[in-house]
Amino acid sequence: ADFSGKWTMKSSENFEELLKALGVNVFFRKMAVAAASSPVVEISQQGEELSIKTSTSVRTTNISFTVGQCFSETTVDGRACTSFPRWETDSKISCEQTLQKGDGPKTGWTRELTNDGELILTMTAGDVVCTRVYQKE
Ligand SMILES: C=C1C2=C(C[C@@]1(C)C/C=C/C(C)=C/C(=O)O)C(C)(C)CCC2
Repeated sequence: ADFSGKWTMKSSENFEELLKALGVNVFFRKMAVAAASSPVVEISQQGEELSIKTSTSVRTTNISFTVGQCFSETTVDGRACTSFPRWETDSKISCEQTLQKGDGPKTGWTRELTNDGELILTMTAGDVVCTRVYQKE
């Protein structure tokens, strides 16, 4: 599957619940919910290598990784972690995260291309799953 393209978000659920599960205080939760309500995601993929730029008014994150290889990133609440992305299906990447220090709920994300060309991002913290659907611009 090729995730390349420019994506805008069509729907989001449980995003604030995700941040709450991670212990983000209400001030930063409200800021994040507002900022993350209209993200722009640009993905370039070359085979197993992906670069994902997620732009919001408050913070822009860039990650680059090779599926099957660990890399360093931050959890959605900004804590350094080691991530291990792997193909769960030929159109879905699952990534488990391990905090580099400290502890907290188990976190991870998945990104999946659907048959009708949408991109589904899930972010997990413990038993809370946030689901965000993107469509190609
Ligand atoms: C703006 C964000 C802010 C935070 C996280 C982030 C980065 C949330 C955005 C997530 C997106 C846009 C995910 C996606 O849809 O890929 C913090 C909690 C540190 C608080 C400051 C504002």
